Amino acid sequence: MSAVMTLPGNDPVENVVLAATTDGQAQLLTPAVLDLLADLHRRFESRRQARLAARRERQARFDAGELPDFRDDTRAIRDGDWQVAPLPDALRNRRVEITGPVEPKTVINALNSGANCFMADFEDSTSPTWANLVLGQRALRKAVAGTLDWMAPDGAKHYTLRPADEQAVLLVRPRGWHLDEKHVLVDDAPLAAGLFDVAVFAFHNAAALAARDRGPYLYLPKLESMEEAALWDDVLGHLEQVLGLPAGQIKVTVLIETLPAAFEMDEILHALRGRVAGLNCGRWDYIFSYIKTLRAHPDRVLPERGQVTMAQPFLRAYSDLLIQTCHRRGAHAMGGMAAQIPISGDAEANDAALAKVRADKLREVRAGHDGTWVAHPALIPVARRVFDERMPTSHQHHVGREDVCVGRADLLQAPVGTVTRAGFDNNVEVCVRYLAAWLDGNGCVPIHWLMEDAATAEIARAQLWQWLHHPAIARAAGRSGDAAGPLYLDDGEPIDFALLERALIGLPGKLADRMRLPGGSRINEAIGMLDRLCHAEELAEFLTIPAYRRLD
Ligand SMILES: CC(=O)SCCNC(=O)CCNC(=O)[C@H](O)C(C)(C)COP(=O)(O)OP(=O)(O)OC[C@H]1O[C@@H](n2cnc3c(N)ncnc32)[C@H](O)[C@@H]1OP(=O)(O)O
Ligand SMILES: O=CC(=O)O
Ligand SMILES: [Mg+2]
Repeated sequence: MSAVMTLPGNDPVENVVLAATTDGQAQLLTPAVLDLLADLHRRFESRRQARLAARRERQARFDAGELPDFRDDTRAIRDGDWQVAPLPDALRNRRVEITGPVEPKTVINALNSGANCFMADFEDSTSPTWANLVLGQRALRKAVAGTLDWMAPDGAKHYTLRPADEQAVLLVRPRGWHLDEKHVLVDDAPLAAGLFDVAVFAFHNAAALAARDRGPYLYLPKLESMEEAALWDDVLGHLEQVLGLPAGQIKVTVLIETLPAAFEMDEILHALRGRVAGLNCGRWDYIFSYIKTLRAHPDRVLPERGQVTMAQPFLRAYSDLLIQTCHRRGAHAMGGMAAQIPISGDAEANDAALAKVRADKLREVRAGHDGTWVAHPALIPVARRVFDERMPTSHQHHVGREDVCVGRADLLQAPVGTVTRAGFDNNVEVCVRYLAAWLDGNGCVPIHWLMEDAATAEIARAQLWQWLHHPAIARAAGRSGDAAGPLYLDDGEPIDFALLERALIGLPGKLADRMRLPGGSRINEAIGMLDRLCHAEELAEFLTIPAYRRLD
């Protein structure tokens, strides 16, 4: 860790230490902000730790053979007749939302993009270096003030914001409960990363947003239970009090992107009913969570990543249940992200990629989703056209989806499919290239013309671990004979550590050109990390936790 220091030019705040410095942090992390961070940490850290412990306890039960189910103790919430608070005007029409990391050019391009909303992402698509976080918060502050601009390094283009009423509505996604912010220590302990992201953003922007009849609008990632949602609600309620905001001014949309959360959608809406605007199908983390939650269940192994599409029954069931649940409660049911991005220099391949995006959006609007995500500005017209044609109203809460009858078995149903050699090798390559980029400070990259971020890379990483450890998992689950043997590629080769070693050894040659590019120096480090993560007896909870130790 870098030298421990307090802010130059400011009185130190007692027992708050900033463990790094970067440009512009003094204006952002004023004593008043540090006081607020310390207050939040002292009030809520023990509850965060209790929730993380509860996750581990629940996972231990799943590892011992239990399967997720709807809760008995919350039946009254599911059966009750209640609605979430009315939506603010700015969040009524969310048909196309663009997402992206928080660096200034992306923020300007996204706000100017013509999308209805922009989710500025401190999570799946941002590598949380201290410099990235401070730069991102400064960019958002200037964006809300209307003063953000950016000059291309070669001076060829000066980026400025369109007038405020032509910009997308801003939403911010903080990091999840599992992540620490090691650069801010309160009473010698790291701050919760999500508290840092939310508190710094709200402190600097709530007043300017309120002047435009808006508030801090958030996307909350990776929740696993209604208790975690209640913790956010208490944090945000406290922030409103401290910042002098009316109760409920801070709105949230919750990503349902873990398998346990899919069994608590009503409960999560209920815990946040005074401020929740919707739920979102975060499909990539959801697939990752399915693998992670059911890692000890040898009968629920997923086929290769490319075969796990939203057409798979378990994913369709999750999306249908989310729509039904949201519309019953007066909340938006947001769709998710297709991974395809535009392909330059190959018109035919580009058409095929856009056709996949179109088909995904068509499925969403037909199912009853009220809006969707795109990863790239060029996809906005594709998504908009599909939603405009089939959703003439600002949302479709009237589509109740009473036809949907999703039970436990539907959410848990394992998809059938195969693992090909190309699928295996692609998982290895994606993990290594993504990790190398992340370690170099870039949290979202195109790989083989697909958007790769922490969630998509996690699927690749967790799959490799699951496939490779299948014999041990099967034995622990009481299987014997062939059933406790290795899994096989569709060409008959066993999926074992020799296969992994061959794929890893081949990579430096395959990526030689990239290793000479900026960030390429981290490829060997990424290869070593992936090798260790795959060999580990336990599936690491998140890739970004060990990777974060190597950041900065
Ligand atoms: C699973 C999940 O969590 S999904 C949500 C998290 N993931 C994301 O948000 C992905 C966001 N998307 C991206 O980061 C990018 O689109 C990438 C990395 C996938 C591809 O980026 P690039 O290779 O730079 O794309 P490309 O070169 O085609 O970009 C063309 C222009 O569009 C801009 N652009 C691309 N994506 C975005 C975006 N999401 N928001 C705003 N502008 C964007 C680029 O900055 C570039 O601008 P310029 O012409 O002014 O220089
Ligand atoms: O955050 C979105 C996801 O798909 O994961
Ligand atoms: Mg996600």
